[in-house]
Amino acid sequence: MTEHDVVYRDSAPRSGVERVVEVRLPTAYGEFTAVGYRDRISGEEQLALVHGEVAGGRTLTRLHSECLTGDVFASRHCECGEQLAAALREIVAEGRGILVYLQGHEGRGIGLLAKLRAMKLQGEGLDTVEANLALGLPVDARDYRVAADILHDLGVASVRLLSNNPLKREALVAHGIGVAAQVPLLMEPCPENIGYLRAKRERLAHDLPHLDGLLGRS
Ligand SMILES: Nc1nc2c(ncn2[C@@H]2O[C@H](COP(=O)(O)OP(=O)(O)OP(=O)(O)O)[C@@H](O)[C@H]2O)c(=O)[nH]1
Ligand SMILES: [Zn+2]
Repeated sequence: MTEHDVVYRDSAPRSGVERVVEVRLPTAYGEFTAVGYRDRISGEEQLALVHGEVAGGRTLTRLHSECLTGDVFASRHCECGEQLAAALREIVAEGRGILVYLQGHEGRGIGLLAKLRAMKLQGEGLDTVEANLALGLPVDARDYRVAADILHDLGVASVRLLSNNPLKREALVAHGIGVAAQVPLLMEPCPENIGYLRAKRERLAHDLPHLDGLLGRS
C-alpha cells in the first residue's frame, strides 16, 4: 500500500454503520437474511431483515420501532406486534423488502421503564403525549439516522415506506433516502388500544383513516 492509498482511505466518507454479520433466517413468514450492524456512532447493535433483491429503488421497507410489550408479548395497549407481523407478511408477498428493527426506539425513544410508567399514567386518564410530558420526557425522541445508514449500506436509494407516521417519512428524506410512497399499515382497533390510536391520530398526526367511522373525522 502506498502513502497515497492511506491518505485516500482516511479521507473517504465512512458509513455510520458497520455490517458485522449476515445469516440466513427462515421464519414463519418466509425466508429472510438477518443482517447485523454495529452503529459506529452510538455503539448500538441493530438488525435488518432482508428478503429478496433489495438494492435499487422503491423497496418496500418497514422501520419498526422496538416495542418489547407489543412485539414479544402481544400487548393490546398498542398495535406494534400486529404491525410487525403484517409488515413481514407484506414484504414476503411482495417478493422483496426490508424490515429494520430499531433498538433504542423503545417507548418512542424514552426506554422501556419510562414507557411502562407512561402506560400507567394513561391508565389514570392521561393520553400518550400528556403522559410523556408529565414524566418530563420528550413526546418522541426517536432518531432515524441509523436506519438511513443501514438502507444506504444495502444499496437502497428510495423506499415505499410501510408506516402511518408522516414523521418517519420526513426523517428518512432528511437523511438522504427517497420515499416514493407511504404504504399504510392499518390494524383493526380493539377496546384496549383505541385510546392510544386516537391520541396517535389526533395528537401525533398519524394517518389512520380507518378510524374515521369509529372516532369521527378530525
Ligand atoms: N412513550 C410511549 N411509547 C409507546 C407507548 N405505546 C407504544 N409506544 C412505543 O411507540 C413506538 C411505536 O410508535 P407508534 O407511535 O406507535 O408508531 P410509529 O412507529 O411512529 O408509526 P407506524 O410506522 O405507523 O407504526 C414503539 O417504540 C413503542 O414502544 C406509550 O404509551 N408511550
Ligand atoms: Zn407498541
